[in-house]
Amino acid sequence: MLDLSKRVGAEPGTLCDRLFQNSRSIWERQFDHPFVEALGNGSLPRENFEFYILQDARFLEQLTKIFAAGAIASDEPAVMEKMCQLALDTIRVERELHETFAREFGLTIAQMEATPLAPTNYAYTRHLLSVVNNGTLPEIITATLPCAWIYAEIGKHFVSLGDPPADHPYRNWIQTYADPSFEEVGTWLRTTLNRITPEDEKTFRRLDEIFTISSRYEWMFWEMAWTLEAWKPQIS
Ligand SMILES: Cc1ncc(CN)c(N)n1
Repeated sequence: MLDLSKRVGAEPGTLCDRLFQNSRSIWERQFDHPFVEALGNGSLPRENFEFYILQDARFLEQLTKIFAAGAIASDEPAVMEKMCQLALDTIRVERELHETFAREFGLTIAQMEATPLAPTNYAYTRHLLSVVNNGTLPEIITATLPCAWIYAEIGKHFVSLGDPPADHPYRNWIQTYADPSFEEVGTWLRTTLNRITPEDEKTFRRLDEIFTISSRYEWMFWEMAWTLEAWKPQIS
């Protein structure tokens, strides 16, 4: 298993470092998940990748709402602006990647948008929405932090193994998440969270719970696409 203790620790001693250290073992399990390994080395079967992209496009619709809700929950103009920007980037930049793949898979955008949420995707997005409906701004940021942070780390990890060759089937995906602009999202979320969160143990325990659940769902999302997860029982 990859030891992340020296690789992705946030600024030592900060709130985000404590959150990360408590969930580190969940994060480490993502790097050697068979879906992630196969995505990185290009051996991932097309069927799994297509399943993942269709589900992820639906996930990003909800993530957009979470960032928009972050803007509403804030009183600081600079934070509102950044949250609005993140909502826009999520819908535009990441969806562009998905739409490129949709064309490749021979699907229309309408078909992509009609994809039913698989159980884990449903559960993960309900977790995010429940934090938005009941939570404070630090809680909303914490719920989205593993999502931005883990993908940047995985993108960097793939590139650290060697630049993906021109014929790598998932090169576009790797380049999107290895791009420094993507890492900046995680950095901004961490800096903001460290700055605005009250320093009391009760708050920390609540944020830790939210961060751990989101980190687990990130692992489960890979697992969902690896197993082509389906609802049970099927409707007959
Ligand atoms: C499930 C998931 N988590 C995170 C990301 C990166 N925003 C994503 N596209 N999909």
